[in-house]
Amino acid sequence: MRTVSTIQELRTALKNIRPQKIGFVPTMGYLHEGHISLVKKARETADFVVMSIFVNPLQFGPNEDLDSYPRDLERDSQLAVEAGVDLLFFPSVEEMYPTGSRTIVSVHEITDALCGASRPGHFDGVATVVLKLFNIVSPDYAFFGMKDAQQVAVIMQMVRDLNMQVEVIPCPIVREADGLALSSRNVYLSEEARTQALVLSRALAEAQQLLGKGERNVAALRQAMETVIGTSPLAEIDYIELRSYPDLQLTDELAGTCLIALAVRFGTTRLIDNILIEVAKEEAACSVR
Ligand SMILES: Nc1ncnc2c1ncn2[C@@H]1O[C@H](COP(=O)(O)OP(=O)(O)OP(=O)(O)O)[C@@H](O)[C@H]1O
Ligand SMILES: CC(C)(CO)[C@@H](O)C(=O)[O-]
Ligand code: BAL
Repeated sequence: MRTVSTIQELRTALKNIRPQKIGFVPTMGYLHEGHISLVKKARETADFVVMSIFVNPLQFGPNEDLDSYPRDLERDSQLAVEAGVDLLFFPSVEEMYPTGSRTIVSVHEITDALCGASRPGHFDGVATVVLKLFNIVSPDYAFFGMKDAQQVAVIMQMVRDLNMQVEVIPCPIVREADGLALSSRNVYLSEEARTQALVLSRALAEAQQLLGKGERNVAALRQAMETVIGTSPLAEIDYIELRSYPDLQLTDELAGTCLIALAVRFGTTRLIDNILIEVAKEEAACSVR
């Protein structure tokens, strides 16, 4: 695996290698099995895998964890080699946003709710950096985790709207054995918070179970999820949302492809999780996608 930190080096490397199909895995680093699952999928789909590690300042709000976000390039490089990454792009902030940069990409409407509402400007930062990375890497395929389901919807919308020639491939959420979705931010959790963080996946399981019994009412499902999260004294609900997917429309009764998503704070650590579910009209006919 080669590591490059400038756009010029990356473009020269790709020009020399001339891979047939490039698979791209954008990340913010501090790699875990969730990231590795994206690389595995990229290896199966493409013949050359590029990963980027860039903690993108543009997608962090003023009071968020940009400075404390975990970083460990040495460890990440080792994990990336083992996973089969061919080229690692590790740019500086100045390389990505040289003085004088003035363009922001904004995807409208589907960014108004969920994480977009809790983190104003977040998806402008995501869309801008992902568009830039796509322009730099020119991938045939790009792999994103469904843990960030709204992000996947936003990137797919941007790719469609801007006629970009990349296929976005959503990949399933990887979880710990006890159900907690893997996240780089899990390292912030105290032992107590780590145990209580199981309320996220439990609340989703509760909603899924109720849907299986025929419950379709959004208020009732939300209430049931709130009750599960309420069993954790440390948990503070940021949002619980049940919406159509990928257009993220509000509804009173669930039907069709639906996203059940939540964000919960444990002190300063904010965790997200979701399930994407195919809701049939008939009782007990729901399936997780
Ligand atoms: N548990 C997971 N399963 C599958 N994909 C994941 C998982 N966690 C992260 N990803 C995906 O990895 C890519 C890079 O994400 P990122 O580097 O922000 O990791 P992260 O663990 O989500 O970090 P954080 O939760 O702190 O935002 C994204 O497409 C994200 O959806
Ligand atoms: C897609 C991404 C790498 C853009 O910074 C980031 O939002 C992430 O890690 O999910
Ligand atoms: N995985 C999404 C990146 C962020 O939380 O900023």
